[in-house]
Amino acid sequence: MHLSDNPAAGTATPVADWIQRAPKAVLHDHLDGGLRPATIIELARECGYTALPTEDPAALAVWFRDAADSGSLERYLETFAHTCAVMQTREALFRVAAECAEDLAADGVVYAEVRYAPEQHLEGGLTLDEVVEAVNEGFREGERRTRGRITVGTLLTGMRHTTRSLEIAELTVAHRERGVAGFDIAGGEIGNPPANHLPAFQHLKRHNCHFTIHAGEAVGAESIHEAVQVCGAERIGHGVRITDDIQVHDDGTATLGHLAAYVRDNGIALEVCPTSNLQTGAAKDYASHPIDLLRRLGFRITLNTDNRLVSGTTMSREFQHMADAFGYGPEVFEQFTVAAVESAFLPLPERRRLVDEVIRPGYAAL
Ligand SMILES: O=c1[nH]cnc2c1ncn2[C@H]1C[C@H](O)[C@@H](CO)O1
Ligand SMILES: [Zn+2]
Repeated sequence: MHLSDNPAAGTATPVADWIQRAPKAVLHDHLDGGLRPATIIELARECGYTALPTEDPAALAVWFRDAADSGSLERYLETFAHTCAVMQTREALFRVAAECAEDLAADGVVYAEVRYAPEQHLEGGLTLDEVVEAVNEGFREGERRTRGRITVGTLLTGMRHTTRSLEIAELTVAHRERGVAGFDIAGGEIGNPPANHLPAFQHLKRHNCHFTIHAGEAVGAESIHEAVQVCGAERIGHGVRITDDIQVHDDGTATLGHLAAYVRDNGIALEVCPTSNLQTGAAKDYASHPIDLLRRLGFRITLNTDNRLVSGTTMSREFQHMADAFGYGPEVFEQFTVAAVESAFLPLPERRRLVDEVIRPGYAAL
């Protein structure tokens, strides 16, 4: 199903007031997948980028969502050429990061881990360190503008089709005390298994650094197995194809294979992004999305946006889609949000403080 054919999907979704007000935590949100359309157009003018499909902000928003709504992860990823093209200077990165924090905070997000691939922002002559510094300064500015309503950490992403992941892992370790919370690998999953990047993961392990891996999105359970058991991922980006290792019987009961049981029993968080999954073909529609099966089986589920612009979504819209599909009320979203904070790449006392002083009271007040 194409999202654009579905009036309940994407930007048209009306969001319930309590969902808008609920405190949220997002662990899987790409900086280069969430720019404001008007900002892309302004930055393109400033840097002389002429390949945008339109210069009308509303039409550009629709273009991204429709172009990414292809049933293929590879085609979904092609749209990022336009956003990365305008994110090549210190000023542009600063602005995009500051606006990202503002937009997430306006949606009720109190804690965010936002990821991007530093190697994709070097065309204007910045070094990897300068890219990281510009983004971090932008986020500090965004936190100031929102008067501390949101805390943002970053994850540095290595691209799975390139060979720079060890360098990006080293960059992560170098900036870990200054705004960088961890590492990730992303990009086309088919033909690019996570174990290709083993030196990066070993470097992170050696330095006791956190990392997550996109796995089980376009490739099945074997990709998740490699991410968890060979590479040592603490969380899984998407991970929805863990269902390949779960047998659901006619009476509704289920039998878990050894991998699914390991992921569930060890509380390895799944960073679930339903709308993105519909666009890339990882799930057919909201109603049959595996999130509900996985939740009922006791997996540690977190709900995320993936790419707010490219998927035409927000945290509130993802909540609303799940409320519409499965009848979820505040107690389920509180569970997802607590799971997200508890799986955050933050020191334990900070996670506890966020849960006890922000998330629990926020839900109690709804
Ligand atoms: O869901 C995704 N799967 C794999 N790669 C992704 C996804 N969303 C974004 N990316 C890629 C495109 C971006 O340019 C890159 C860094 O944020 O990560
Ligand atoms: Zn992603």
